[in-house]
Amino acid sequence: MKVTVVGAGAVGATCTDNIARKELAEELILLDIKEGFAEGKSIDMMQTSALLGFDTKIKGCTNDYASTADSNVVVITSGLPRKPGMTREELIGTNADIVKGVTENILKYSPNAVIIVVSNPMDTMTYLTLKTSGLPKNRIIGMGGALDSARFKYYLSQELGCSPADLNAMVIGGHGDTTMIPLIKHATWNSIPVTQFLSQDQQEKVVSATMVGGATLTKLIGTSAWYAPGAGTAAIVESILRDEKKLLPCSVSLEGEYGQSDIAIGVPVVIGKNGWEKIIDLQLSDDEKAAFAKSADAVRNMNDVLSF
Ligand SMILES: NC(=O)C1=CN([C@@H]2O[C@H](COP(=O)(O)OP(=O)(O)OC[C@H]3O[C@@H](n4cnc5c(N)ncnc54)[C@H](O)[C@@H]3O)[C@@H](O)[C@H]2O)C=CC1
Ligand SMILES: O=C([O-])CC(=O)C(=O)O
Repeated sequence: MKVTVVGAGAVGATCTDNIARKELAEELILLDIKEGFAEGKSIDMMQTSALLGFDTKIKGCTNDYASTADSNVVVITSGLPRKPGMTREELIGTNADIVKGVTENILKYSPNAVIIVVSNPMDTMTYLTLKTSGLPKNRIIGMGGALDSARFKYYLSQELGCSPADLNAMVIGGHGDTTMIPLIKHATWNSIPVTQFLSQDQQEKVVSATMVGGATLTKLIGTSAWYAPGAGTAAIVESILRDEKKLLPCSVSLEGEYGQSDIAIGVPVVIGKNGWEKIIDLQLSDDEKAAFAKSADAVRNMNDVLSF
């Protein structure tokens, strides 16, 4: 298997590192526009292979799309990250051009790849990739919900004093500070609803912390996060390459599901060798349905800014 990661910055390099350590692919290409940057990071990661004992070959390149040819999966992380005080949406001006150009270049050499979009504002960048590439909808996946759900589990585990691995919890909707929907009423601690253990105040605290999880880290670090984003992206790559059929919330093209069309937004999907293979219909309450519709309106407003 061959995987390309575009953008050798914080998220792209971390994702590459995760893929290599798990030996998900024989060949891993890291591409960046900045001269020598991806080459340097790739050599640094390859120099961990003797210590960590992985066999993946990582090769860095500067904008050489020929070396990405015939990738099974391509991850797009190229683009600016936000700074403290910014929203993800403010990145659209710069990142739309970058994501569009990268998609066109990738398609020339890997027309059969599954593309995972990470660059922000992610739902709109996923929609842009869908429209630019003309690829079947199942082969375009936006990464946001996997990360947001991991953060949700972290905050729940802090409140419950339990292992995050024992929790089942999902975040759907847009990947934005005000658009994501942590589904606390559906969350369970080894099958027991978490609402049984948490007061209303605690539930609200966890939901709010999850929604601004990215902004909190951006304020602390000075740029946005990368460890959990890199791991969340690698989890999707793993489910594709190993055909795991993992159920993960991802931003995908909706055609009537959840009452929405002509949009990419986070819903639970089964991820396997063909990309996203099935959308799972959650039984949402009226409040959750209203929150989803509001989130979709906000994502659609952002999509309207795009020009094709
Ligand atoms: N969807 C999600 O859950 C998350 C999304 N992000 C987004 O991912 C993106 C990357 O974040 P970081 O890695 O922290 O940023 P970064 O600045 O560390 O890395 C971005 C890299 O993209 C490269 N780049 C820019 N234009 C390019 C082009 N045309 N072709 C190839 N490479 C190009 C830059 O040279 C840089 O190395 C940002 O837009 C950020 O907002 C970050 C975390 C989570
Ligand atoms: O917060 C950001 O801008 C980056 C991101 O999407 C996240 O970490 O959730």
